Amino acid sequence: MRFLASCGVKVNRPNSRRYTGSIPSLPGIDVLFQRTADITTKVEEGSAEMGVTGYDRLMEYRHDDDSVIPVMEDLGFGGCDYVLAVPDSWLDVTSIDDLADLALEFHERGRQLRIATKYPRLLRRYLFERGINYFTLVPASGTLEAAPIAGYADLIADLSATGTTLRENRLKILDGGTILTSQACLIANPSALAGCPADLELARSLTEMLEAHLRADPYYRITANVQGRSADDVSAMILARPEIAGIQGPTVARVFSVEEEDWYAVSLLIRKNRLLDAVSHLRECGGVDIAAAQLSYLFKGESQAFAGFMDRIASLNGRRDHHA
Ligand SMILES: Nc1ncnc2c1ncn2[C@@H]1O[C@H](COP(=O)(O)OP(=O)(O)OP(=O)(O)O)[C@@H](O)[C@H]1O
Ligand SMILES: O=P(O)(O)OC[C@H]1O[C@H](OP(=O)(O)OP(=O)(O)O)[C@H](O)[C@@H]1O
Repeated sequence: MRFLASCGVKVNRPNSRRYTGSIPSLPGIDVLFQRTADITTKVEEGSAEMGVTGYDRLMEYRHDDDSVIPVMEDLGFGGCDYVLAVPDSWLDVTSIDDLADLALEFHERGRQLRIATKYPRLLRRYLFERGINYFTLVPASGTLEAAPIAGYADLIADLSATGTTLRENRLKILDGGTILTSQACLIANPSALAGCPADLELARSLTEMLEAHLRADPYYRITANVQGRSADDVSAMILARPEIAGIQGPTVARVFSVEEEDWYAVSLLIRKNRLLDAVSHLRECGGVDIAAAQLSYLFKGESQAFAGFMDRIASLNGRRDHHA
């Protein structure tokens, strides 16, 4: 909700018990509040055309690669890794290769390694790809970190962000044991949207707002007044340090001052981590009134995310026509 509001698409929800809402700046969009675990399926079956959920949930729950696809994979929040973790006390097991050996050892002794997880599909595929074939998955939906202590599994595959929960439960991540890196993503059902131009237009607007906001985030717009003989002179001074001269070079415009001096307004977009470098450079160029402002949006010629989504729809239609 905070992320959408920061993108200028604030969601109105009458109260926390109401499971529907609206976006006043994009009339025509109905918002459905669902559990993160259910969102992929809701979008896949078409009860919602788009959704926001963790990439982990998308990859685990979708039934095929075409029915629900990510439009934007990195919304910049909800970052976590899906990892394999074993008890700290397993001193000889530190990597995924050690785990492969252990699985074999267990098997030879007539036992199976038990792994508790909420994402069996992702985990099974990951283990098979690494030649680990002997294991039993123990399905669990929460507080997995307690499984080895409680005794219902030998190790776990679960989400970790700061690593605190694993540490507190005396577990360690295996080297090479990151199964998936995830963050919140925007997903959509291509066939549901392809059939309705009005919905597709709303999907485009929503994607544009999110994408342009995320694209703007790493930058400040800096403005300053610089004295000089001509606009060319001023821009040459600024461009002497190309790495802090803006993403496309500075915009330089004459200031019509009452003092009849030759002042120019300079405006540039710079990466946030170069702010003080850019300020020093502008000062060296004689800049005054140096101001930096947070950008809300940065639009390109077209939304790359939406163009990618449309390409995907086109290739699905192509395949469908081919089969017909
Ligand atoms: N510690 C974390 N830090 C950041 N993001 C996380 C973290 N844990 C999980 N996530 C992301 O948030 C999503 C939802 O988290 P989680 O699986 O804990 O569900 P939940 O909050 O318990 O929701 P519910 O039980 O209501 O379905 C995950 O699928 C993952 O993408
Ligand atoms: O690495 P950390 O920062 O400690 O985060 C990891 C924990 O966060 C998630 O749980 P969440 O808080 O969402 O609770 P839940 O899964 O029990 O609902 C995840 O399932 C881990 O238990």
